[in-house]
Amino acid sequence: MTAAPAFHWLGADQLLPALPAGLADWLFDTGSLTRRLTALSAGRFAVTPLAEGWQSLRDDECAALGVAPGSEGWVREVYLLGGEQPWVFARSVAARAALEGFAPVLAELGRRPLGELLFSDPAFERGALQATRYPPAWLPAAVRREGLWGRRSCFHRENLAVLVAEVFLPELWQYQGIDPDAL
Ligand SMILES: C=C(O[C@@H]1C=C(C(=O)O)C=C[C@H]1O)C(=O)O
Repeated sequence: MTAAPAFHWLGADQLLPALPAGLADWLFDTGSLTRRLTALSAGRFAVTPLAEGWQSLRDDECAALGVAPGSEGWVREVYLLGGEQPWVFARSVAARAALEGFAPVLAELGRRPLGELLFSDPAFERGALQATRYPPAWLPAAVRREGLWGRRSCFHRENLAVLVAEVFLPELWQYQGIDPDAL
């Protein structure tokens, strides 16, 4: 288990005054990221699954899900691509205790976006978005670098909670003509 680096997930009220508008617009957009990336890429959107399965969840994930540290859960890590370029690294987790019957649904997703599930079922409610500069140790080696902005939120349906974290990669900013080092 990687030791938790000194970082904090912060809410819009704590971050918005200091963020460049272009960044805040992405970090705290409450709509479907899948739909937004599909539009931005003119339909050239895809999901590349990286890892899926049962793992021990990180301390910050356990705290957000309200389960004991070291609890096991279902983990899905993917790249969201625009025009064949990885634009977002996403890690979605759900605690085993709450996954009765839902784990097989997650396991069957494959290259279908999780968002299609979460935004098509009105029973899912999205909690508050938080953001942070994402600890590089928690990124896949291929995209690991300091200072990448990430966000997370929890989708709730009855006793199920799915914590979705999304890290915006430099290629997404560059595609929009934004210097990633200026964020
Ligand atoms: C929650 C959404 O689903 C997206 C799709 C994901 C996946 O397929 O694993 C993960 C994170 C999200 O960016 C969304 O579209 O907003």
